[in-house]
Amino acid sequence: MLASWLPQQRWFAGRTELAGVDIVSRHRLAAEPAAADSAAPDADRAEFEHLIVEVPAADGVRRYQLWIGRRPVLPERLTHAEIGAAASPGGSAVVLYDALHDPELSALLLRAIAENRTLGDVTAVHREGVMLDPSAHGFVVTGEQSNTSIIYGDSGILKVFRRLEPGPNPDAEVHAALAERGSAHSADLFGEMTGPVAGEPTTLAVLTQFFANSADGWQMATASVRDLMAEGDLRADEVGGDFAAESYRLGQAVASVHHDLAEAFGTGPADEAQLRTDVEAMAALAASTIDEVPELAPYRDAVLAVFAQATDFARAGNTVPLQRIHGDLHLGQTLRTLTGWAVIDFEGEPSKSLQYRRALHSPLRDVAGMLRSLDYAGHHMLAGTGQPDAQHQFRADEWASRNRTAFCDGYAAEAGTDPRAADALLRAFELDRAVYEAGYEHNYRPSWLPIPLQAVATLTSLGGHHD
Ligand SMILES: Nc1ncnc2c1ncn2[C@@H]1O[C@H](COP(=O)(O)OP(=O)(O)O)[C@@H](O)[C@H]1O
Ligand SMILES: O=P(O)(O)O[C@H]1O[C@H](CO)[C@@H](O[C@H]2O[C@H](CO)[C@@H](O)[C@H](O)[C@H]2O)[C@H](O)[C@H]1O
Repeated sequence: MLASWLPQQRWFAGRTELAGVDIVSRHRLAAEPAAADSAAPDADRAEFEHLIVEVPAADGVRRYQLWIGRRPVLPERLTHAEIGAAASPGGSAVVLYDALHDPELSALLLRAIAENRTLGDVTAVHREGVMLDPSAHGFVVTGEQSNTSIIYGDSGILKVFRRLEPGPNPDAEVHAALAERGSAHSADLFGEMTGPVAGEPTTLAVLTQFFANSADGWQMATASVRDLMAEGDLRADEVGGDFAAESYRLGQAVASVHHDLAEAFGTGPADEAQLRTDVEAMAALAASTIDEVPELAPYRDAVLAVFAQATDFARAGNTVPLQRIHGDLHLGQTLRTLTGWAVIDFEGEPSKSLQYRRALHSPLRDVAGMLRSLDYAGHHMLAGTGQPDAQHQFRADEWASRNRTAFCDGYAAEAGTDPRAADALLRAFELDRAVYEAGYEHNYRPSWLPIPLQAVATLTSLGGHHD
């Protein structure tokens, strides 16, 4: 049953068909004493199990965390989470379902964190001084997610990691480090759930501050672009929805997070050999993507030339400071809260190993990710429209240029160094991202492919520069 249910889940990164699922850890949760207000007769009460399963993958095995509920009858509010019919150990018919959608389980998880309890082999702890309301009801975040997050309002948002790699999850350790430093640009850390995976203590879930009434960075930026496109004859700095001041503040916020990460996890200079290894890895990834995406073929030599210039940058004796970074930064990983910008989801790039995501990298990689995202926001309305008219193309280019510049200005003001000064390196990191995006769009959103393609053309043209 799990073999057919798992591939249907958005957070499942594996094959479309599974030959089998290996349950490597299984703990039934003791039935909680019926809550005072529970009217449910015992026969209708749920039983919960915590499972860690392994599935075959090209690179070995992949591990996933499941919280399974078992009820004789599934109430209407849980039918969307149904996995399938089964028999209980006593032989009676039951229905299995994804219990993270069950308020009874989500309340139990929050109580366990609030009371520093264990659930099976899961250890739940809250951070000293954090006040949680154990009676808060949780509801699952809708929309595209790589994991499953449960919102408890003032008691936070619990991100339950679905795909597990043994060891600490960067999302938890980075939130902890930024909370220790009182960062104004990340959610406070409220608590964690950990347990053994392949014999290693592993982060299973992280409870962080929930920013109510916040707006997603991508939504805010694209609203500004729509405003500009609707105004037709006004310039990007004339329309009411001008985003540049927000881009500037976003640059400051990212620089501030980088400063705190460097303090928390240390820094190290990349010597020429390490930088060359980094650049060679980017060139190899780019070459394989170019093989996959026919529209990239004309740029092969120019792409590799840009990476070669990045190596020259190090050879010229320029130091390249390395530190912990976000690793998967784009506007969808930012929230505009009532007090300013916050960066979320510090798991890092999903396709990279845990070791890579916890290593030190150039912060210019994050800057490049945001520059790419601002370029996407500026041009997203042209996607799928064929050959855009000159006016719309001009407005899209103008919005992207204005906001990329504002972002870098804000970053430079906060960091004290301008990311554009290391142009050869920043260009290489942005090109690395743009080529990756061309592969992503080729596979998932072909009508959006022109956006990264245009970026590859600009970044490889001799006149290409960072605006
Ligand atoms: N601290 C927070 N406050 C408010 N909303 C949040 C917070 N963290 C995440 N979210 C919301 O939950 C969504 C998923 O969070 P994210 O960390 O990106 O999960 P995933 O890695 O599973 O995609 C985000 O797009 C955002 O809308
Ligand atoms: O959602 P993930 O963090 O796993 O990232 C994948 O999906 C992203 C789209 O949701 C994709 O991001 C690209 O498109 C965004 C607009 O939809 C844009 O803001 C990003 O800059 C651009 O990279 C990402 O590439 C992909 O890995």
